[in-house]
Amino acid sequence: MSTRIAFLKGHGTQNDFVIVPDPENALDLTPAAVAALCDRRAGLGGDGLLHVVRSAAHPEARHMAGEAEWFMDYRNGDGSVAEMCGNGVRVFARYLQRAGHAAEGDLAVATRGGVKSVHIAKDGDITVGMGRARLPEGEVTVTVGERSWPARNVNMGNPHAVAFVDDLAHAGDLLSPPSVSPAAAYPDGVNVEFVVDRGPGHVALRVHERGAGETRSCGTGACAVAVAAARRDGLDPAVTGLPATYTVDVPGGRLVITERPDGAIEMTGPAVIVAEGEIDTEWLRTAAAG
Ligand SMILES: N[C@@H](CCC[C@H](N)C(=O)O)C(=O)O
Repeated sequence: MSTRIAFLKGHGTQNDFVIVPDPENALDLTPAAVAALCDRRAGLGGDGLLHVVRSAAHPEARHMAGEAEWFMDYRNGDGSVAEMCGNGVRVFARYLQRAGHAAEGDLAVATRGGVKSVHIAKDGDITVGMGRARLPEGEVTVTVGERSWPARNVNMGNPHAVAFVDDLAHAGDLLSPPSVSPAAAYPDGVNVEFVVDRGPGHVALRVHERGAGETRSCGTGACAVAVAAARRDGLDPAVTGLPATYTVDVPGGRLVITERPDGAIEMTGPAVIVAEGEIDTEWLRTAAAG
């Protein structure tokens, strides 16, 4: 007999997610099931999936349960697991607010990238404490077709290669992943950002996400870009003692990123729930079986 699984659909600057509330971690969300749900033609469609679980009920999050009641078990649209999703955390917090699990103000969310502090503002925007960037040494190169660019390796819990380009169109159709070398710099794959300047402290990007393809936004990517842009502009808040703020335009909207003198990075942007419904478990079982 087929039963139902509740879901919601949401987005943050058009990085869109299927949200599956499962407080006690009772569902077996296999990679194939996630890919079927995120399929844009045969499924619900999404760049990724936010599995909403109580930290105490998830083996990867139990150690964070004292700090954060809820764990964002994030999956990419192809079913793979990622450490962090910046837009996802905002949408996750919006879901918790809508479900009555969180109120306007501050809350903590557990992720594979650690506990993130979240502030839900009165005006609707959500700010996430994204932690510090790591900047692994070594040159990396991003190539699309005949064009290559030097890129900055930035780790926001998940891996990024940030390339400054003259024109975002030079990234091509991004239907396949850009090549990034040396491959050894990214043993677990990489998210690639192409960036142009829009003005002082203002950039725009396109992104090819690991496990999802080109998306309309990437929160961790926007943070990686802001840090790369600041260093390129000779700004290191740890040295100047002053915060550095960048406005990052993405195809799906705008994010504002601030890096503080202690290295802490904050990202502010919108988060929207657009629908809710029920998944037919018989359909999911069949779709996931291929
Ligand atoms: N869209 C996300 C990043 C999602 C994870 C990424 N594709 C990866 O595999 O690292 C964001 O908003 O940060």
